[in-house]
Amino acid sequence: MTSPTDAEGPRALRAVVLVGPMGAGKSSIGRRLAKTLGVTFRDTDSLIVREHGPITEIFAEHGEPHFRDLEHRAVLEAIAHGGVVALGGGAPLHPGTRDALRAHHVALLTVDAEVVAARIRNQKRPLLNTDDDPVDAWIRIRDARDPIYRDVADATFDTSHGPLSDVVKAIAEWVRTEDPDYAAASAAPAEQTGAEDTDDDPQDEKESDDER
Ligand SMILES: Nc1ncnc2c1ncn2[C@@H]1O[C@H](COP(=O)(O)OP(=O)(O)OP(=O)(O)O)[C@@H](O)[C@H]1O
Ligand SMILES: O=C(O)C1=C[C@@H](O)[C@@H](O)[C@H](O)C1
Ligand SMILES: [Mg+2]
Repeated sequence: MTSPTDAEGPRALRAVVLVGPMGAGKSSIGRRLAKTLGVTFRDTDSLIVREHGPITEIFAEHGEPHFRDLEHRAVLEAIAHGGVVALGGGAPLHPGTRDALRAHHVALLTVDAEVVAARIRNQKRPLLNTDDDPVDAWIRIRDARDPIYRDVADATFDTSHGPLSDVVKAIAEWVRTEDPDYAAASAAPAEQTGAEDTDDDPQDEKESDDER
C-alpha cells in the first residue's frame, strides 16, 4: 500500500487492479483505462517476461509453482506504484497476492465462454495448450477460479459485448466514485503523473486489439 508520503511523488494512488480469466481483457482494457485516468500502467505478465523471458518457457522449464512465485513478486512491485495494474489470469491463486490486493481497488473482468474463443487463439497461454479444446480448458479453469476472483473483487465488469471503450468508461467512473484521488489525477496529463507503459503484452502480440 502506498501513502501520501511515498517516495514516488507527493501522493501515490491506490492501485486499480484488474483480475479475471484469460482473455477477459485485463491487458487491453488496463492500458486504455490508465490513459483515461492519466496514471501509469503495468502488466505483471509483461514485467515477468522482461525480467525472466517468455511465460511458456518459464512454465516448461521451471513449472507453474515457480511462475506463481515470480508472479507474486511482480504483483507486489507493480501495485506498490499505484496506477492501473493488469494481473495475469492466475495471479489471485497466490494467498499472499490475495492479501496484498485488499488494500487496493480490484475490478473483476468477465467474459462469456461463447465469445472468448477468438481472444485466446494464439499459443502463448501454456495452460490452454492441452490436448483438450482450448475453450473447454478455459471453462474448467474459469469455473475453478471464479470463487477466488469474486472474493478479491470490489466490482465486476463484463467485457463480452459492446465496444471495449464502454468497459473502460464504466471502470473509470467506478474508480473516480470510489477514490477522489483518481478524479484529481484524471485532470492531469499522464506525463505529469509519471505514467509508464509496460504494455508489450506477451499473451497477444499477434492479435489485433483495436477498439471495436
Ligand atoms: N470487448 C473486449 N474487451 C476486452 N478484450 C477484447 C474485447 N474484444 C476483443 N478483445 C481482445 O481480446 C484479446 C485478449 O484480451 P487480453 O489479452 O487483454 O486479455 P487478458 O485478460 O489480459 O488475458 P491474460 O490473462 O491471458 O493476460 C485481446 O486481443 C483483445 O483485444
Ligand atoms: O490464467 C493463467 O493461469 C495465466 C494467464 C496469463 O495471463 C499468464 O499469466 C499465464 O499464461 C497463466
Ligand atoms: Mg493479459
